[in-house]
Amino acid sequence: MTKEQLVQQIQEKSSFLCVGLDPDLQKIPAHLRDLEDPFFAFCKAIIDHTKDYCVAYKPNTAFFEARGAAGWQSLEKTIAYLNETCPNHFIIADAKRGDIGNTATQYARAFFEQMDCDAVTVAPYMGRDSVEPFLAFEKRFCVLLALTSNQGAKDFQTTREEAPLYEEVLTTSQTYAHSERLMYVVGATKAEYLERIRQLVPASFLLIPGVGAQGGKLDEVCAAGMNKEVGLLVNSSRGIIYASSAEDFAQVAGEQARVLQQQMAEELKKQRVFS
Ligand SMILES: O=c1ccn([C@@H]2O[C@H](COP(=O)(O)O)[C@@H](O)[C@H]2O)c(=O)[nH]1
Repeated sequence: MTKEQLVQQIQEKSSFLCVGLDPDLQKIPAHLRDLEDPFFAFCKAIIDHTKDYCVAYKPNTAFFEARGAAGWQSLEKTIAYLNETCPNHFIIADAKRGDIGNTATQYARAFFEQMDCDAVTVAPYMGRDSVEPFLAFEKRFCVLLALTSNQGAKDFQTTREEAPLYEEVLTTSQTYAHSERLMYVVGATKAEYLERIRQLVPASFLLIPGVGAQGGKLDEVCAAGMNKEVGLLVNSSRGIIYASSAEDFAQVAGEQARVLQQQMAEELKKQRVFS
């Protein structure tokens, strides 16, 4: 998918919601646990009930990998189902990869060729040659961790007063080949940094996790982070997918996604993005 196509989807749906798919055997409804592929059954039901309200899905590979080969199969099936039933949704493999160039190429092939994802999250610590292999794939995006939502972000990302590490990630990565296909992870819990981030990367899309369960606020993110093409994909995982653990979990997830979509539609009006 291109950036223009993503913006068009956002405009058509008045939504920049990304639904996070983080299936956890302890948390999924009890009636699914004994099925042959409980993770796929869970994700499929969530997708069926939320797809009208979101423009993106973000399966976090850790939750699938934790179940070994069976989990990886569930991940492949989930992404194949997304490509089949939601061809206009943006699919982000949240895998947080990062390695030397020839290894990075294999990661990129896994997520772009084998699984046909639109984007993969990458830790930028190893620098240019660890990121460029992801950018070599046409119409695919690399989402670099810039300023993460967790407490520990302060240990490295914001320690230096002058040119903190997250700023260096933003500015240096703009010199990488095909940098227009870079997006950045910025936690919703770090909304106070968004004004500065927009000065450094005015046109880039930001993937914003941390609303809902982690306490980030949608209105604060929108006020400081939106650009004229929206430029935001706001993720919610637990707040949507575990809103109910009863048999109606998927309907309740759909309702939560609808509530967020409506708040997003209001924000788009408030910020006069498409008017
Ligand atoms: O800085 C980051 C980077 C990634 N994540 C991931 O996003 C979701 C958030 O889940 P919630 O349940 O909505 O809190 C999850 O997959 C994280 O691993 C993040 O939270 N912060």
